[in-house]
Amino acid sequence: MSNDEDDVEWPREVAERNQRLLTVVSGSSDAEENTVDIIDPNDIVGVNVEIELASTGISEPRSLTSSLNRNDDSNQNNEPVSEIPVDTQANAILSLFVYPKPNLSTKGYIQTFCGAERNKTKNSNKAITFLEDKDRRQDCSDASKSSKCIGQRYCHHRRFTVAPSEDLTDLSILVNAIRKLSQPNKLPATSLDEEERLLVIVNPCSGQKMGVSEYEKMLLPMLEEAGVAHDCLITTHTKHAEERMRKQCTPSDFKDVSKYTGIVVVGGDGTIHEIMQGIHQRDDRDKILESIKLGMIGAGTSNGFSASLAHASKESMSPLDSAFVIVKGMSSWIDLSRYDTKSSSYTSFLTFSWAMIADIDIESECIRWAGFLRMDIWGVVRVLFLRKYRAKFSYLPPTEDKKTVILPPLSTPLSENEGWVTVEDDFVLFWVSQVTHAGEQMFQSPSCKMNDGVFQIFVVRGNVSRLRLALILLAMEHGGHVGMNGVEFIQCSAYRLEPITQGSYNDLDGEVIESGPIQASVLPSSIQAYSNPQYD
Ligand SMILES: Nc1ncnc2c1ncn2[C@@H]1O[C@H](COP(=O)(O)OP(=O)(O)OP(=O)(O)O)[C@@H](O)[C@H]1O
Repeated sequence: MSNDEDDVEWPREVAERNQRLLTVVSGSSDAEENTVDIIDPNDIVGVNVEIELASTGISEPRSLTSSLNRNDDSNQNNEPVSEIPVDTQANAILSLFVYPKPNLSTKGYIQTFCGAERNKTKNSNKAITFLEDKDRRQDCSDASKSSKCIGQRYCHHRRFTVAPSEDLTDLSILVNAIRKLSQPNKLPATSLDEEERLLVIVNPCSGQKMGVSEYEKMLLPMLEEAGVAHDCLITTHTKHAEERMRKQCTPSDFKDVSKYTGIVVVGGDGTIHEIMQGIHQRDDRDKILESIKLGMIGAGTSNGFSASLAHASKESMSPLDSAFVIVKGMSSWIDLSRYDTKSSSYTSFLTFSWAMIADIDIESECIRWAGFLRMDIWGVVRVLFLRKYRAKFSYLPPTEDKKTVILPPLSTPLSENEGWVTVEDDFVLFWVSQVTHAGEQMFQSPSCKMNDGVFQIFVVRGNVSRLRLALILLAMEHGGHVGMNGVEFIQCSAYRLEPITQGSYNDLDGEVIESGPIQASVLPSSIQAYSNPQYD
């Protein structure tokens, strides 16, 4: 069997479907082979090998556990480091950490053979025979049945005993091949500086206060299975995450954020907002945004960012699914935006709202105990006591080149000659999105793409009736409001909003910021997020 994928003779249907599955067979090469398992390498997050001496009959692994993971720089070939004499036979227990989706398609596969019959099957080149350890597999299946199936993916780890062999070369090749198949885009780190290391920021107070347990029970084991190194910060106070983004000046400080591959939040959108503002205050913010990846395990009240990433990736919205995408290292560029108020500036990743949605979001803080229902409850109040706000609204329609628009100061009038469109009207709802979801139950901007370089502005003007408004809000959970009478979507690459009627809030990513006039421009594809977009 060759390490080089190009040398593998793929069955024709595999090449056609570009689909690669591992088939595990039991029995030796001269006995009849039974397919005992089919595993999609895309579902594997890590591989582990334990070695035990066959002749000793010792069931406990002897001093040798080789974690054949992604960043094992000390062992470039991923060969298990053996202390076993060459002439001693050993059993290898191969663990595959697998998180599949149900309904695995079985069309097309790689048959992978290895092991004791190596010499006999050498001519067949790709030669490794598994002896399945039925007891262990049974144990594992039972465990997976009892394991909590969260979201679409579920934990279904496998353990197999590989046939005894005189040396571990074939096993090493097999493990290396599985690793390569499960991480097709992963380049090996060339130095310790480049080693993948995540900063995990856990907010213990987000949402239902499940952040720490989500981290300990779900993310931490998966990171260990995948061999992804990380540091963890459990926030102790408001703005702690923002403070952590500040430049670390002395070697005795914590590691500077620029040294991490990614930042993963176990919490809500407010924690990411803090991280963005912390980075925004740094001189080297563009460099950091360019080099770091952002991920989120939704443990907050709304979790709009993780819902949007899951939607773009066609994964289900659950902590386990989000952790899977992060641990696999899948990422893609997404847009951010820059906001200016009279005296401040911000980097935004989610939404801006003014008028009704801002009122609901901010005023419902007093019924936070109601969880995500607080938005529904306050929505009813706001429909009954309908408010309209007058504003001057200017926007710049998007252009093909997707360039960042450099905005003049807020006090400078915008010119029609430069393409700006200006209207003055009464608004009931004014909601700017760069993502599809502002919360798990808020599919407010279905046509948003995470990196299309445009704002989608969802507007409802002042002439809407209460009934129609209620229907619009009810339909929004599933995106049914698109196309309804009274709903408008305006696309633009930059805009300015100058409220004439006072009283509403400027709500950026779910947080209140300075009120009054505000303007923003899209920062196209300016950070990578852990996601796997599957746009049609
Ligand atoms: N240890 C802590 N004690 C009190 N507050 C904290 C602590 N750590 C962080 N915070 C604050 O908690 C606030 C809310 O956090 P977060 O946004 O993650 O949760 P959420 O509001 O429930 O979720 P969402 O924003 O998705 O609705 C943040 O603004 C943050 O400043």
